[in-house]
This record gives sequence, C-alpha cells and structure tokens, in this order.
Amino acid sequence: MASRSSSPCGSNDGSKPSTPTTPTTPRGRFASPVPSSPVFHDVFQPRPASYAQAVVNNVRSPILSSPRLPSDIARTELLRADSFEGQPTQAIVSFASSLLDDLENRKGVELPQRVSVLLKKAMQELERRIVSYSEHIRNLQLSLKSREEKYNSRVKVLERLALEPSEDPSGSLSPRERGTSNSPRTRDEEVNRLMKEKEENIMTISKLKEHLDATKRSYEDKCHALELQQLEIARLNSEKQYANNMISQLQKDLEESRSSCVEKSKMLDCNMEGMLKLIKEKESEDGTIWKLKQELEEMKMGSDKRYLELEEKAKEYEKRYLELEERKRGCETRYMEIEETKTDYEKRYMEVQRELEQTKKDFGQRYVELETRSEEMKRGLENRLKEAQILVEESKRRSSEMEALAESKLRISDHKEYVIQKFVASQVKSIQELRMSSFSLRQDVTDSQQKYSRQVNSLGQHLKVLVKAADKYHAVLADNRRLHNEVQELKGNIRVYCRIRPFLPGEDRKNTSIESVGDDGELIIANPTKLGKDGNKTFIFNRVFGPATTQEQVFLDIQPLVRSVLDGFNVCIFAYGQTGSGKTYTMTGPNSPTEKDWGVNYRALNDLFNISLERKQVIDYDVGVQMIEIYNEQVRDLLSTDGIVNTSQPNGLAVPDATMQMVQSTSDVLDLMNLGFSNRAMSSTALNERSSRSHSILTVHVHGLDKKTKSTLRGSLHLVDLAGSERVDRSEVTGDRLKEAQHINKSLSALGDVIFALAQKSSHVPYRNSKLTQVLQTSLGGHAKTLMFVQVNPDASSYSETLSTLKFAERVSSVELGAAKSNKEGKEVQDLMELV
Ligand SMILES: Nc1ncnc2c1ncn2[C@@H]1O[C@H](COP(=O)(O)OP(=O)(O)OP(=O)(O)O)[C@@H](O)[C@H]1O
Repeated sequence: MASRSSSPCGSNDGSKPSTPTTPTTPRGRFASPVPSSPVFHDVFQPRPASYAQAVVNNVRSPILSSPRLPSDIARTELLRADSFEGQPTQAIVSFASSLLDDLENRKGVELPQRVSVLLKKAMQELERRIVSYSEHIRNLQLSLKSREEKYNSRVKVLERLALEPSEDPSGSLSPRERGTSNSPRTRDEEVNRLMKEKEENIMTISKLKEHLDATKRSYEDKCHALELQQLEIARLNSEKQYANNMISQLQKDLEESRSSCVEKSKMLDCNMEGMLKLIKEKESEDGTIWKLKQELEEMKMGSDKRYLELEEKAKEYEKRYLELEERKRGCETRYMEIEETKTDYEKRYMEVQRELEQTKKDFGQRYVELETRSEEMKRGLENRLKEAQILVEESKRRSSEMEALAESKLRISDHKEYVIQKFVASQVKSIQELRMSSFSLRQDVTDSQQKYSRQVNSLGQHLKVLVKAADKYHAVLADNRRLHNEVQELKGNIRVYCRIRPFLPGEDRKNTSIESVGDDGELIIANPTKLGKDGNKTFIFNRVFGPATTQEQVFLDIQPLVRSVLDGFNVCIFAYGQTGSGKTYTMTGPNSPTEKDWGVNYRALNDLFNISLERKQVIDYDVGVQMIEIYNEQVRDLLSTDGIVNTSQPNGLAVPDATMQMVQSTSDVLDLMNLGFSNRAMSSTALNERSSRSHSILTVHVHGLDKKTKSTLRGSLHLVDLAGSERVDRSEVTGDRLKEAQHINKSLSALGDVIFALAQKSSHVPYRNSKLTQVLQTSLGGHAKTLMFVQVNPDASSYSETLSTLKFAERVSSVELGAAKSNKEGKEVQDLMELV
C-alpha cells in the first residue's frame, strides 16, 4: 500500500505539500505551455485554508495506515452534509476512514443508518472522482508527450541555427549581408558581429537546454506523481472494496442488533412492568413496616408496664406459691384419687369418642349424599327456572302479540259483525221477498210440469214411432248401398267418393256453395249467383263425405277395396279436384302428419302389411313399392337415389324402368314415401301455396304364394294424387308455371276423353293422348277396381270449378269397366305356363 508521505496531494509530516513545480521561465516565447489544470487542482490539490487540511493532517487511520482522522468540527460538518460534492477528496477519504476506524474500534455496536448512508455516499463520490482523475491523467500524459516532441523539435532548430555561421567560415554570407559591406574592416566587424551573435545563440541554446532539462525534470516529476497517484487510486479502490465489505457487514450487524434491540426493548418493557409492580409493593410494604414499627413501640411500652405489674404479681405469687405448695400436697392425694377416676373417665371417653366417630362418619356420608342430591336438585331447579323464565318471556311476548292480534281481530270482527248484520237484514228481507215469489213460482212450475209431462208422454209415443221408422230407413239405406255396390261391382263401375274439405282458417264460412250433404251419396250445391232452388244442383255419388269426416272414417269405407289387393285384384284409387281442394290431404295427409292424420296411402300400406302378417301362416306375401310422377308430360322416378330417371316408355301402370323397392314394414314404406315426396316437383301458385304441380302415383305390388296349394296371386294398388284441375286463367300464373298448368290441364282433359270414350263404350279409347292416361290405362280400362275421390272446395268463390269437377265425377261414375278379375293362378296353370 502506498505511503501517504509520497503522495503529491499532501504530506504527512505537516510540511507544505510537494506540488509539482512549473519552472519559473520568463514569460514570452518559452513560457510554460502547461497551465495548471483547474480540475486537477480541484480534485487532487488539498485546499489550503479549509477544514480539509485539518482533516488531512490528523491521526493515521489504522486501516489505511496513512489517512488521518478529521477534526471534530470538520467531521461534524461532513456528518451534517447531504452530499460530498465540492469537498476535497482527501477530506472525504479521511472522513470515511475515520468512520471505519470508529466502527472497527466499537465492534458490535449498532451502525447508525445515517453513517452507513454517508459512507455509501462518500464511496460513490470517491468512485466518481477516481474515474475523472484517471481520465485527466490520460489527457495529461498525452499533452506532455506532445509538448516534449515540440520542445525537441525547437531545440533541434535552435542548434542548427547556432551552428550555421561556423559551417560557413569562408564568409559565405547572404547576398543581403554581403552586399552591404565589401571592405576588409567591415568584414571583420561583420565577423565579430556574427561571432557575438553565435555566442549569444550558444547562450540561448544552453539556456534552452537548461529550460528543457528543467521541463524534463518537471515532466519526470509529474510522471512520478502520476504513478504515485495511480498507486493511490489502486489503494483507494482496495479501501473502497474494504469499506463496501465493511458496510455490508455492518448492515448485517445492524439488522442483527436491530432485532436484538427489539427483543431487548420487549424484555425491558417486561422488566419495567415488574419494576413498577415491585415499586408499588415496596411502597405498600413501607406502609406496613411503618405501621408495624408503631405497633412495636406501643407493644414495648405496654410490655414495660406489664413487666412492673408482673414483678409485683410475682411477689404475690411467691406468697401464694408457698400456700399452694401446701395445698398441692393435699391436692396430690386428691389427684391420685382423681387420676383413677380420670382413667375411668378416659375409658368412657374413648368409647364415646368411638361412637361419636362412627356417628360422624355416618353423618358425613349422609351429608355428602345430601349435598350431591341438593346440588343436582339445585341444578335441575335452576335449569327449570331458566326454562320457566324463557317460557314466561315467550308467553309474555306471545300474549302481547296475541293481545295485539286479538284487538285487531276484534276490531275487524266488530266491523264484520256490523256488515254481516246489515247483510243479514237485507238478506232476510230479500229471502222473504223470494219466499213470496218462489211460492208463486212453485205454483206455476207444478202447473207447467203437469202440462209438460203430458206433452212429453205424447212426444215419447211419437219418438218411438220415429225411431222405429229411422231404424228401418237406415237398414233400407244400408241394403240399398250394399245392393248398389254389388250392382256397381258387377258392372265394374268406377266408384266415386266425393269429399268436401272444411273451410280453412281465414276463409269466409258464410259463403259456401254446398247446400246439403245427404247420407245416401246425395250432394246439393248452390249457385251463389242464382238464389233459390233454381240455383241448386244435385249430384249422386257412391259416397259423400262432409267437411267433418275424419281420415279414419274415409279409410274405413275404402278398406275392403284396399284389402282386395291381397286377393290378387288390381285396385286404383285416385284423387281429382281443383287445386287446394284436399287431394293430397286425402291421399297422404297434411304436412308431416301424425298417425291420426295419415291419409289413404299410409293407412292402405299399413293395413296391407297387417293383413299380410295375419295371413303369414297361409300365404307368403312380397310387397314392392314404386313411386313416379308425371311432370310436364315427363315420367320421373321418385325413388331413384342417384337422380331422377326418365321412364320414357311407360308400359301401362307397371313402369318397368322405375325403381322397385321391396319393403318389409310400414316404416320402410314411410321412409320411401318421404324420399318420394321430397323429390316431387312442388311450386306455389296463387291458389295454394303447397300446390303440387305434377301427378304422383304410388304403386304397391303384392305377390302372394299360397303355402298349401302353391298357387300364386299378383295384386297392385295404385294410389294417384292428380295435379290440380283449376282453370289456367284463375291461377294467375305465367312463364314456367303457365306451362306446368297447361300440361296438367291437357293431361286431365285427356283423362276426361278416355273416360268419355269408356262411358260411351266406344271402340277407340284415346289412352295415348297423354302420359297420365297411358299410365292409368290398365286401371281405367282393365279388370281393375277403380275408385275416384272427387275433392270439393266448399268456398262459394270456387263454385264454377266445383260444378265442373262434380260434372266430371258424375261422368266418371257412369263408366263401366266390367267385373273385376283376380290375378290368381293355380298350380296347374303355373306348371302349364312354365311348360309353355
Ligand atoms: N279434410 C280436411 N281437413 C282439414 N284440412 C284439410 C282437409 N282437406 C284439405 N285440407 C287442407 O287444405 C289445404 C289444401 O289441401 P291440399 O294441399 O291437400 O289440396 P290439393 O288439392 O292437394 O292441392 P294441389 O292440387 O295444389 O296439390 C291444406 O292445407 C290441407 O291441409
């Protein structure tokens, strides 16, 4: 570690600081170009008259071996200072060293917060200064180097100048010098002058050399000082490191001593409390002692008095003692006697004592028992008392509530009583009045009862007659229908069932064209423009279903027809009517129907499956389904999953190109029908939003094998939902929709022509005029059982359509197809067929 005595910043022997001295050269050309830097002075030069000097010149620090402790004043000032800015470095170093010395001397003593903060600040300041100092030194070294070079070059120049005249002794002067004096005298003078000049130059050179030497020395001194200062910096850095370590150590100690202080202060608090207690006790003890002292005094005085009295008494006692001595002897004899008696008594005493002990023990036990019992009783009583108190409180509260309630109820009941009394009075009055009137009424009633019973009796007689007549009438009607059906069956007439749909929500129920619906298939419609009987038209069909007829009732009527399919008959059921008249509703049902709303399609298939299952033991049935539609004179396969296949050449009802799906259950059929309906061409018109613009045909093919006879049968059920038969001008359609309507009308009129030809029994029936008639050919002209639902819209505004529809239906009903034939083939026929 560098000794402070060699530091250029100050000396430790109290002498003046050995500041590097600048050579005292004359000002001018060779004045020192190194002015003393103010930074250098400020940072490293000790201030002459400040407290810093005092700080520096103080005692050595045991840590640094050279720094001295600052004087108390300087130290106090530094302690008070918030920052070390502007303070001399030496003072800060000494101050920090002194603090560290102090701390080392007072090991284990708590480091004040303020001191640690000051130490930190001092270290930071020192660090800052060291950095700036090293920077300064670097600059200084650079400037010294450049100056040295400068000086060297100047010296060389001067030396050359000094040598120049001697190099030319022949007198090779400059033309200016030579031209001015050409005589030998002037030449000598000139030589002398030059010699003088040379001497002067040599002197100047020697001076300059001296100056250079001095500058060199000062430079070396400065370098030396710089080295010393660098050493000092290194020493300060190590000191700083040490101080930092010390600070952290001290901070740790501080924390520890702080916690111990807290504990100690807690203990002190406890001790203080104890002390205060002791002081209080001592005070009270003092009072007691004083009291005892007083008592002692009093007792002493009393005892002195007693002593005198006792001395007198002692004398008296002595006298009496002698007397007593005599008496004693007498007594001793008595004593012996008494002693004997005493032993007797003692014995008795012992016995009594034992008895007493026993009694005491018994009493003790009894006492303990009684005690415990009384405790228990006490506790029980206390509890009961508490409960009773609570109950009393509760009952008090409830009674007060009840009182309040009773009071309010009393008030209400008073009011009610008053109201009731008033009401009762009025009621009594009205009852009296009523009694009066009821009496008269009773009279009237008994009169009229007698009258009515007479009338009812006579009516009953009439009714019985009527019921009998009605029964007969229904029987006759049923007979008629059966006979008519049989005739129709024999004739092979197309059966026509008329169904009138109910009014839909939003339709005007008052304006209807339906005049009456008869039980016997009679339907009367009324022309809204022609009032009275003249405007009425009567139609007779196989059956007329009114608007209230349910789907089930409709199906029950056609059920035998459907079932005949399983016996090998071809059955065709088709619905005809204007758009929105309920064709689809009858054939299929409403949109997403429940079982209750199922139309003919679902019910027929369901029934066929049920019957086929019933007959399973006898006949094995295979059921296949086809679904096609005729749209714009195109036959489309509705069950084709990979697109709709056009069946251009339909061969009668059996459309061989159309997909035939075999079904095992009703649910299979439902799935297929849903697929088919979703493929059906639909579009909306002004008349019906869900108007189907095509004719749809669902065909069920049944093939049965009689298990016993091995005979086979083939039946088919064709369920046809025709497109709407409305007039084109009413449907307000144009474009594609118009084209659709035209196709529909054309096919329907072709159907009408076929039916007309059949009714006329004409030789040519124009089946080929439309796809529809081609498809239905076998159903209309073959040996099939055909049924047509003629759908009627009850609205008066549809009167003309209804009329034309009914006229068409009437014509259809007159068509005789001939008796239907079953497609049953016996085993022999089959064998023959196979043979053929
Ligand atoms: N008997 C009925 N009971 C209740 N609602 C019916 C009945 N008949 C038809 N409807 C309702 O009347 C509306 C028209 O019926 P539907 O669609 O069956 O007529 P449509 O003759 O098939 O028409 P389109 O020729 O356009 O196919 C439907 O909302 C249907 O639910």
